[in-house]
Amino acid sequence: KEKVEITKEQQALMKIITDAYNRHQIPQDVAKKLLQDQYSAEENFLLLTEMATSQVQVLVEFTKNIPGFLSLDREDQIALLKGSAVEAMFLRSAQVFSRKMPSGHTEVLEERIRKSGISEEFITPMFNFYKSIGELHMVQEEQALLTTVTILTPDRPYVKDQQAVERLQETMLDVLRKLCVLQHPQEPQYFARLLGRLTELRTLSHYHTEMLASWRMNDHKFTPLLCEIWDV
Ligand SMILES: O=C1N(Cc2ccc(-c3nnn[nH]3)cc2)c2ccc(Br)cc2C12CCN(S(=O)(=O)c1cccs1)CC2
Repeated sequence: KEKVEITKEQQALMKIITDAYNRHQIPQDVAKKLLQDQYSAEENFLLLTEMATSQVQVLVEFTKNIPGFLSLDREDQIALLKGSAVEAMFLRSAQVFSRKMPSGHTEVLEERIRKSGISEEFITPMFNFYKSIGELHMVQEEQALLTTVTILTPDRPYVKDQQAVERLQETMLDVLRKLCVLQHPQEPQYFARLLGRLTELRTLSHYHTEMLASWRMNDHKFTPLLCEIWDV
């Protein structure tokens, strides 16, 4: 049984990423608005749009703190952000959503999302995803590293220097793998389960693209930032 040990450098890397992940959160007043009184479907959708916009801003700030990211080719940085924005947003949303919310908050938020014009065929996989994330009981370092691994996916559209991204991603995967072994010694397949969630994220991202088309049809408005990053 090989002794798994996180090196000093890996410890430092994990701290930088986890601190950045915790520092960049969406303003709670935005998320709180969702919990307030009953809104119409349009108002709910507008609130989710406002929150998604804030999530993208938080994602950009977090990504700048990933060691090595700013040394990548600038166009590749943009390609990675655009390619991972939806997945990173759903991952963070699921992580926040599955955290112990004050009792009743999750139900209220679920209700708000159901009543925002999002079709049931998308709601189901979305809710299944955040429940499956909740069951993993990830520690914050695992959450931050899993988001980082998602952002550093080499095969996003228009990435030119895939090798450079692959090297960065492998660095993060190595730390995440060791952390999983140390945090969940009774579950040798825990790391594989985490990576399995990334596959589920890609499916959600495809659903999201389809939903965008139907929202466009029903003339839903998005913010300039979301139009830019979601190519709507
Ligand atoms: O809004 C969501 N929520 C509620 C939510 C999200 C984040 C925080 C939060 N608080 N603090 N930090 N984060 C709180 C509640 C949530 C929860 C789980 C999953 Br899986 C996913 C979601 C979405 C993500 C965005 N979409 S979206 O389809 O992209 C869309 C955009 C515009 C209109 S619809 C809707 C579902």
